[in-house]
Amino acid sequence: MPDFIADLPKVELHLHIEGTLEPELVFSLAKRNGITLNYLDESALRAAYEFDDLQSFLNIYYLGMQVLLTEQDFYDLTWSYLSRCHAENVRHVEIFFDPQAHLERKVAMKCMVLGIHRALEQAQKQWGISSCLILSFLRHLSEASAFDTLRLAEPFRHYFSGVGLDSAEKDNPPSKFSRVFKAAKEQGYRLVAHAGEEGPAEYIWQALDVLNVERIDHGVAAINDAPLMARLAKERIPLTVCPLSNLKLKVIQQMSELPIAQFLDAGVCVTINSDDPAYFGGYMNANYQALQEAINLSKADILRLALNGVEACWLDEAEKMVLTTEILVHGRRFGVEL
Ligand code: HPA
Ligand SMILES: [Zn+2]
Repeated sequence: MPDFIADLPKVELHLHIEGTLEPELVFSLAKRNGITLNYLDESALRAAYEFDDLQSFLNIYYLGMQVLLTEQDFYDLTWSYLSRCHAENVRHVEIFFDPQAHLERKVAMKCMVLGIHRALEQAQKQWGISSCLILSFLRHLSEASAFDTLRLAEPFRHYFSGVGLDSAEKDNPPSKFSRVFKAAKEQGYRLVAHAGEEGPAEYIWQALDVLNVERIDHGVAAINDAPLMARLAKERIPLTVCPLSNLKLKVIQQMSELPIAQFLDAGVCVTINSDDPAYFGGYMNANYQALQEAINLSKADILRLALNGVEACWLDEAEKMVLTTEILVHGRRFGVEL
């Protein structure tokens, strides 16, 4: 099974580039930028990666990213993630970044975007990894701040495929951002939002009906809402689920609680992703592997999850067909026909 997962062509649709900041890179960027850290070394920092909930993770996530200051820092961060994608046969990525968390430190939008973009372009050229970039608003901040960010993004509009919504979910419902999502839609952005991670199923309904998103990030709370499950299945609205994230942030107490089999059985377009792999203990292969072991997924189930990733992504139909064929060929090599 590990070889089946490792060689499987994969698509990643829920990944925060700042969440790929490994302790080794934190320390080397801190040194390069003359920043003193409150941790003695890499292992002391890694030891702090124990979380009780989303907020306890976000506290350390926003702290860690303070070493990101220059265009080169954003390039190095993104390149290091893409090298991992190449090693794990991840063929297409749609990645989030959190501009407000950097603007606060006087890092210019241009510097983030050009650094990230240069790495994405190089990975396309060198390894054939395709990508989209998603500008994500921080939901603990105001809608006015999100509007400011959208305005600052205007000169770089062509670098972005969509906007998203992340950070502290509780008490920050999607409806708080209805106007800025409407404005983003009018500018041609595609729309996604985190919903139903720690928040209730009601936030998933809001993300769909108030924000008009086409994909839900996490969305695991949908399992307790039968009418919502029926809608997700009927409209094939994708969920970008992140198994190791849900376990580390105690959304579930054990991996076996993750209702992936139920989503698949119900006909929901559920996908597997890594979220913030430097903090949650694993990249794409580790997420597939941990899930497979916990709920005894078959090879056919895993193929289905990978195909859902292709269906849910923003490549054009011809590009999707190439990946779909590769996944099916991979299955046949291991004797699996869908
Ligand atoms: O999983 C997440 N949820 C909300 N906000 C985030 N910001 C980075 N990762 C996450
Ligand atoms: Zn996330």
